[in-house]
Amino acid sequence: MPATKVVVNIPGEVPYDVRIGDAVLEGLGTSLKRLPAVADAPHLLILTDTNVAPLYLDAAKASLKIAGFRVSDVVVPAGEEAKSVAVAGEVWNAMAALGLTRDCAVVALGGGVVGDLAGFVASTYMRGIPFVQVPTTLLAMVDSSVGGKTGVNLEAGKNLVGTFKQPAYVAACTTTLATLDEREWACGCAEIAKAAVIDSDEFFFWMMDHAEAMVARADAVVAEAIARSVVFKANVVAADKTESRGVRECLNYGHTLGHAVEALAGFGTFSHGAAVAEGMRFAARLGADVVGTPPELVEAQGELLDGLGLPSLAWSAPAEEMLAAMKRDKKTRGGQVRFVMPRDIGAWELVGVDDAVILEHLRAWEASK
Ligand SMILES: NC(=O)c1ccc[n+]([C@@H]2O[C@H](COP(=O)([O-])OP(=O)(O)OC[C@H]3O[C@@H](n4cnc5c(N)ncnc54)[C@H](O)[C@@H]3O)[C@@H](O)[C@H]2O)c1
Ligand SMILES: O=C(O)C(=O)C[C@@H](O)[C@H](O)[C@H](O)COP(=O)(O)O
Ligand SMILES: [Zn+2]
Repeated sequence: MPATKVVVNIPGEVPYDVRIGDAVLEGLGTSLKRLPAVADAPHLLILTDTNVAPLYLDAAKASLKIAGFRVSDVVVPAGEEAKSVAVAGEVWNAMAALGLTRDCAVVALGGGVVGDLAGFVASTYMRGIPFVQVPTTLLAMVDSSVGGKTGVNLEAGKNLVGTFKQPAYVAACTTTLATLDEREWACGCAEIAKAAVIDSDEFFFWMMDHAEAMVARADAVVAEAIARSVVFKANVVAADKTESRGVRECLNYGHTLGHAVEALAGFGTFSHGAAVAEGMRFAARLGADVVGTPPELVEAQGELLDGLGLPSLAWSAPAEEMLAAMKRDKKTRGGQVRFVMPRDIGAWELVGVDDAVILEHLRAWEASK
């Protein structure tokens, strides 16, 4: 299948390409040699994890070396726990030990964990060096590799320390998806479903019609779902790079409860996408009370998530603990938790909700488990 290119054009930033296709990894070195920010880098550092390294590190290195780059690698433990201040510290030290200077660059080879961590260390090492995203999970291809949110978790919550730093290039090689297991496949589908609900009837009903094909990983449907999600995200980020104009928060649909689930269940217990899907169900039910979310939407979204292999979680935590965890969310203002809620497919609001209303919904949520 021919590769698709989406250009991410954010005011004040150098535009960058997201290349999506099945031979993109082989062409990585050639692509970087055409990229002014990276072409002359004397040394590239590939950051990857212990699951991805045995699968794709050799191919990535080979492509970069053939193109003439000097390449080193750092392999971090696979899983959400690597998105930590401690691991970031180890990577900074490794970068210094390798003698990386400001003209060097970081290549993130992996899922959203590696991408967020690599972006964070690249944006802070020597006050910032370029980085490239080579996403290898569906989630990373459709969401985390684009838009420049980087960061690490604290015990208190997800992504509580981070930066905005756009990658210089995103190479989404769809062949790498062949080795993803079902949990991680469904995880990526959740962020696609999120994008579809927020974007439009057109995207949402396309997803409804293609949910089975997504689960079956039909090549053409997968490629289209990735491209649609990237185009959606690129447009949102172009309108509001730093989440300060009341636009980018839409990408946080499902994340208020989702992040609390991830933190309280223990990072990595549930995939990010499974937690976000749970959060989308919760936010839509809350929305029915607060912003008049139509019951048909709540139901259709539930059907889509079920169809994508994202059933409601058989897990809960006490309502008060969930509320306390949600209060640590970045969207909290003046002590009030805010939720992205769909007023309809393609129409959303970010609304502060009183604790009493949240607790009532959390108790119903807890009782449903
Ligand atoms: N920056 C953003 O805009 C943004 C957006 C969405 C999510 N995120 C973050 O991304 C993270 C989740 O990313 P994720 O779901 O990719 O998780 P992940 O990076 O932990 O990857 C999931 C698992 O799949 C493995 N893996 C990766 N690629 C593989 C492949 N091709 N074949 C087999 N195994 C592979 C990994 O080793 C890991 O065990 C969370 O920390 C979330 O907060 C960030
Ligand atoms: O890119 C964004 O903006 C997002 O919010 C995308 C989310 O899917 C992603 O999980 C992001 O990491 C959440 O960031 P946070 O700053 O709300 O923690
Ligand atoms: Zn997310």
